[in-house]
Amino acid sequence: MAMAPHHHPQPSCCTSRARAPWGRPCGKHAVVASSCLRHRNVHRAHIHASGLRLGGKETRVTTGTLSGTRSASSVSACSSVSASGVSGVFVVRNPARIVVYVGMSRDVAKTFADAKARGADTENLHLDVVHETTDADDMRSMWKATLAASVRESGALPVGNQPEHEQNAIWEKRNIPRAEAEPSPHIARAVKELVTKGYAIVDGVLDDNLAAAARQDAARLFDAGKVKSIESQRNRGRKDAIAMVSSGADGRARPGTPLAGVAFSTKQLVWEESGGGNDCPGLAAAASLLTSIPAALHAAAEEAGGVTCLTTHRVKAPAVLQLARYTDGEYYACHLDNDPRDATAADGPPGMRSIDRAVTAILYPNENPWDAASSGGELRMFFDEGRRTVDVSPAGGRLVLFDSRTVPHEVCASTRERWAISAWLADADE
Ligand SMILES: O=C(O)CCC(=O)C(=O)O
Ligand SMILES: [Fe+2]
Repeated sequence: MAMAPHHHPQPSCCTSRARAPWGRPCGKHAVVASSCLRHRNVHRAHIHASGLRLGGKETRVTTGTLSGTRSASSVSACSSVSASGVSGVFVVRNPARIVVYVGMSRDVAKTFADAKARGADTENLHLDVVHETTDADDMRSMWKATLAASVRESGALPVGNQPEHEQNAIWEKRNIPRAEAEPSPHIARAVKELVTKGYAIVDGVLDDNLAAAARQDAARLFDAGKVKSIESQRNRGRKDAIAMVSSGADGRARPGTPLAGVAFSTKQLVWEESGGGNDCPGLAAAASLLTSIPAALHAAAEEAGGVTCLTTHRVKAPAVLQLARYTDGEYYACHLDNDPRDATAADGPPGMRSIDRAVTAILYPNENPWDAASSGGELRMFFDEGRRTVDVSPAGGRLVLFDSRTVPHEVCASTRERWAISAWLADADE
């Protein structure tokens, strides 16, 4: 097929390489794993603080590298005045001037307003913005330095940064899907591959029967006019038709987006618009496989002794999946699923925005095998700034995972009906 002119976006935070854990629990010292701008809670999942205690000692961040320090008399004052619109690293102190939390945010005031709205007791806390920047790498390294300095000074982690500290945590563990069952061996293998290679291709995740069932469900949605080409998307280089459907990840059947009006729980799919009764067991099975991936990611992190941008407990299953259909030479030009430079990337509610996407997971309910030589339709992923490509044919039952932030990809023109069920595992403040 004619290749669209490739634009290879630079990673904005994570790299496409799997990350080695930044630190391992040693039993004595706090360690911090790698993190990135949108993952400021990552450290809470893997700082190892066993045997350490925050004494009543005053903790001050006094490193010479901190710049632009400014204080606010209180969180609420800060929300309205000093830190309004500030992006960067901040320190929260209690009235005794003890550092209780070190964080980073694109909008410090909003972070605090949100924490407050969720009932966090922010009233008596003091907030210092210790480093103002919008640069993700800069923010990350400054956050690490600030946290490390605070640990050096106090001999312990700031209390709010301690993973087990429930009571005082401003950013309590939210959106942490708990594994209810062991992930399937296929999913466990896919996750391991993702963590080590930056992408994963695993076959047989849907067996032939389930793939056929999901395909039939998809075809039924299409026949009912639920799978549509979106004009604004066509103009952005994608020619396929899509339906958004609920994944059931929130435990309820509910409408997806207005694009479809279709919903299913992990057990059942009902058409909200038609009053129910149209079960889609194939799609529901695909959905429950896709929504089981975050728990497998978290488990993989624990096994590796550290947490990465992809395996943080903040990564969770989306409430909505995308069902896409390509035919008659339709394609999707090269893009990043999470491209912060995209003007619409921050649109939508938290968890549903493109900027929240951490891992792209795609299941293909097509026939198996898929003859790419005659039908096209490969998913083409670009690595090493486009110097290396990996082509994946959308064979029935196949699961593909990749880093939504760092792997540009395209769908080559497909001359045959080609289905894809996509889940963007999200990492968002909600
Ligand atoms: O269907 C595929 O293989 C990938 C689709 C895709 O890139 C997308 O929907 O963002
Ligand atoms: Fe994509």
